[in-house]
Amino acid sequence: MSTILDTIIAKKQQEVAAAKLVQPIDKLEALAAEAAPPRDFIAALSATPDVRLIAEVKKASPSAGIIREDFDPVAIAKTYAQSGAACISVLTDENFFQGSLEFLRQIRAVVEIPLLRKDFIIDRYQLLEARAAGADCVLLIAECLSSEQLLTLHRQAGELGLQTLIEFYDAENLPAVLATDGRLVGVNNRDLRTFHTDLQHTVRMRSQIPTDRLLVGESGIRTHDDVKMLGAAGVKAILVGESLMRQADIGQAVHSLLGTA
Ligand SMILES: O=C(O)c1ccccc1NCC(=O)[C@H](O)[C@H](O)COP(=O)(O)O
Repeated sequence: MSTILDTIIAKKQQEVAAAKLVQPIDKLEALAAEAAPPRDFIAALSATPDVRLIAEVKKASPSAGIIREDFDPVAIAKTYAQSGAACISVLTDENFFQGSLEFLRQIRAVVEIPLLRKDFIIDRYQLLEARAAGADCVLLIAECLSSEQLLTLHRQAGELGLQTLIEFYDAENLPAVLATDGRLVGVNNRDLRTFHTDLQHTVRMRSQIPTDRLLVGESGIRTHDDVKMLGAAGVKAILVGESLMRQADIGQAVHSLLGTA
């Protein structure tokens, strides 16, 4: 059975091929080399013992449709940074999430904290795009890549000064994640075959992830009680989009989630 990830990756292959025709790789390499030095995403997540927040700029998704009509990515990112987020995740996929690399560029120009390019990375070309737009970290999804591709893209990201957040859902993909030396390991709580989210999925995976990896719990996180439960289970950082983006007052929503208000 083909899944939403199969559909997204097929589209992504077309997009990357088309982008290479518009912007040749040597030009993009030059732009990536000129970008301001990357910020330390991992250090920002390790700065305090609290569960640290990667707050996501997310207009829409395959599971939820449009999440926020009144969508100003730069204003949202500024609010996240002012309200206690450690890092920001910017969805750059246009077709399925209504994101944009341009959002990442605009946010980089006004926000100091580290930025993640949240997309479906399958090719070094996208790493160059990410660095040229000012990203400090990229998401690599184990379910979208072979073990060899995961190792190669993680290495290529490092060569460009990008850190990686390596995410998995299926336990069978964890060995490929751990075969990399990526410090940031994300467990996605959303089963992308059914879109069902279960925070206990991260808790169940915890014991299989060595403690020298920094564990990021992803998806479906809504309340401060969720954050406390995940923190007690050894989660060091959380990636949260939809529950923040649905609130009228996003700054207050960040404080409520983190228990700082
Ligand atoms: O969110 C989706 O519907 C989705 C569908 C297909 C592939 C990926 C998808 N989400 C990506 C994510 O990992 C989330 O944006 C991220 O973890 C934040 O989740 P949430 O707080 O539930 O918005």
